[in-house]
Order: sequence, then structure tokens, then C-alpha cells
Amino acid sequence: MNKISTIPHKIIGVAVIWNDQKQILIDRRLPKGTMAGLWEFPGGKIESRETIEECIGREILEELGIKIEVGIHLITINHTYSHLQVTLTVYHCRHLAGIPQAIECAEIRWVSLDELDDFSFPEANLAIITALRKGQNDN
Ligand SMILES: Nc1nc2c([nH]c(=O)n2[C@H]2C[C@H](O)[C@@H](COP(=O)(O)OP(=O)(O)OP(=O)(O)O)O2)c(=O)[nH]1
Ligand SMILES: [Mg+2]
Repeated sequence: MNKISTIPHKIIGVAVIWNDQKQILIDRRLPKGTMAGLWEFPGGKIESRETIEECIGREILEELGIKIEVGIHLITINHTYSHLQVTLTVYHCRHLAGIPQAIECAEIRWVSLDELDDFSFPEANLAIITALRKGQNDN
């Protein structure tokens, strides 16, 4: 008999936030909960009646207290974890104002593309990081 999948599906807006030093902002997830302690690109769930760009701007203000410009789409990843399915819609963004604060995460860092290898990310992020590196080679 076919088993109907009942695992939750989250639609997430994700920001790759660049500063003027060509660094990217990453945050470390809290020590408890889903994917505890892993690093990620900041973002969160889309709410009804907002666009993905609005979602990203809102989440970044809520989670980090900074203003960003949401730029071009980088990649959309559909990934299934054991108990969760995620759609990560990732945009290049630019830091505009404010000093990032760890409001809803454990830690934050500005890192270069090369330094991303020193941090542990959720499985779905491999494709995001590959897309970022590919983009770098095109420049
Ligand atoms: N923001 C973000 N989420 C990611 C990344 N990679 C990845 O697998 N995810 C997953 C982790 C979470 O399950 C989900 C993000 O959802 P969320 O931030 O709204 O939810 P959460 O689990 O932190 O907490 P909650 O609000 O559901 O309690 O996407 C990433 O790079 N950035
Ligand atoms: Mg979040």
C-alpha cells in the first residue's frame, strides 16, 4: 500500500548577504531544536500575502536587526530531510545598514567564500554553496 507522506513542508526565504569586503553573513542555529548548532544562511518561513523578497527582508530585520537590499535570485533548492521537506529560495542580498545581532541565533560571522568550508551546514546547503562558487568563477 502506498504511504502518503505527512512530513511537514516549509517554504523558506534565504539571504546570502554580502558586505563591501565580499564577505557573506552566516549564522549558527541555536543549540536546541532542528539542525541544532549547524551554520546557515539567515532566513525563515514565508507568511501569507508576502512575496519571497518581502519575506527575506522581514526575516533579516527580525533575526539580525539589519537592513538589506534583496537582489537577484541565486537558486531554489528542494530538499527532503528525514522528518522535514524544505524549499529554500535563495537570493543575493546587500547589507545596507545596522550591525548584525544574534537575536534568534547562537552566533553570527562574516566569512569569505573560501572560509565557508570551515563551517558545518545542513545537507541542503551544499547545492547553495556550489552555486555561489560557480557564480564566482563566472565573474
Ligand atoms: N534559514 C535557513 N534555513 C535552512 C538553511 N538550510 C536548511 O536546511 N534550512 C532549514 C532549517 C529549517 O528547518 C528551515 C528554516 O526554517 P525556519 O528558520 O523558519 O524554522 P526553524 O526550524 O528555525 O524554527 P521554527 O520557526 O520552525 O520553530 O530550513 C539555510 O541555509 N538557512
Ligand atoms: Mg530561521
